[in-house]
Amino acid sequence: MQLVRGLHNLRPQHRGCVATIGNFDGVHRGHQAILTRLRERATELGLPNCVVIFEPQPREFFSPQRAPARLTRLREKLELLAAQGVDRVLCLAFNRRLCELSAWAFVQSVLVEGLGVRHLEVGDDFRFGCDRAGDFEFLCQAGAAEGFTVEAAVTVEVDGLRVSSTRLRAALSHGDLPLAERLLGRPFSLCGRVLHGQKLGRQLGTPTANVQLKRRRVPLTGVYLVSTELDGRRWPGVANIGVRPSVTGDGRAHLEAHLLDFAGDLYGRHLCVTFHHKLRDEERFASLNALKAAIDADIAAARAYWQGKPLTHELEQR
Ligand SMILES: Cc1cc2nc3c(=O)[nH]c(=O)nc-3n(C[C@H](O)[C@H](O)[C@H](O)COP(=O)(O)O)c2cc1C
Ligand SMILES: Nc1ncnc2c1ncn2[C@@H]1O[C@H](COP(=O)(O)OP(=O)(O)O)[C@@H](O)[C@H]1O
Repeated sequence: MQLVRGLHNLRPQHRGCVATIGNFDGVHRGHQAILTRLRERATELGLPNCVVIFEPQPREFFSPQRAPARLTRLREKLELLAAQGVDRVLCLAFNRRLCELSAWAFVQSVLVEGLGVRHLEVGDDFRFGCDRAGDFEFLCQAGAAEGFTVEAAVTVEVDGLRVSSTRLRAALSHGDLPLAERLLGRPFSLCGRVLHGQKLGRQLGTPTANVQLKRRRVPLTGVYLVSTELDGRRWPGVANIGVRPSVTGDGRAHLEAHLLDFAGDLYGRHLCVTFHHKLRDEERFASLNALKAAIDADIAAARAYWQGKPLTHELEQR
């Protein structure tokens, strides 16, 4: 998959494609349905497919404090899009200049002159351009004038309700990991580099890999049964994500994962933590002993959970 950052990096050879535009945060089953249609239409027309995304996402630009927690950072999003068979991503910086473009100017500069779009696939509620004036009807008219076709992807539903990034965030914040998995078509994961922490984990008898979240706000908090892949093997574990109220810290969210029966150095490695089941909320413990007892109980619960499940089986085969 090719990544093109900014309109100015588009070259004449990038013109002529089948495209879609959106945030694609989470790359959930609704997004996946659009991407499937995109691939199908591109194959029919013998053209590459292209996804246009924005970074930051528009709501992060307009109200950084109030924008919802991201489900996928750019790197995660790009990996998921690549896995969905996307040929090219055009990542546009969402800034004052871009948000002041009229819907018409956006179509002209991005879709017509930049990408030479021949077919556009959009979500059913897609809106764009200054004041979100561009909608499906507008795109159809623009397409008729400029020589591209437009199709609205069908709505994907789970339990009779539309799949959306907002619904996914709600499922995660309520600890409903099974619903999140059904909305995503895979369990939810967060990825990052393993950093040095306060070296308290070892003291508690439970080393925990500190996964870098940067200043990222997180869509879920609490203690979870997790798994992670290392060198082609899945390791079950337990993880805490949140501000760690029992430990004096920086007030920011941390993701810390202890892998069952693993011993080794993870510092500097890129780790993806997959969340399977919520055990409990984070608690403020009065002493480190109380925290240690709670973590030991979480680990016992994790062992009981994985007993007889495929992951344990995989481990037994080592
Ligand atoms: C399974 C698990 C459960 C945890 N639960 C809590 C909790 O309820 N409250 C809390 O303040 N910290 C909790 N923690 C976070 C620990 O405080 C943290 O992992 C420990 O401070 C180690 O930090 P370090 O990696 O910086 O050394 C939990 C950690 C794990 C692995
Ligand atoms: N089973 C394990 N699960 C997680 N990390 C482990 C494990 N065994 C060893 N480690 C290593 O120990 C480190 C965590 O130890 P810890 O005392 O919590 O230090 P820190 O505060 O730097 O995270 C991890 O980053 C990893 O390199």
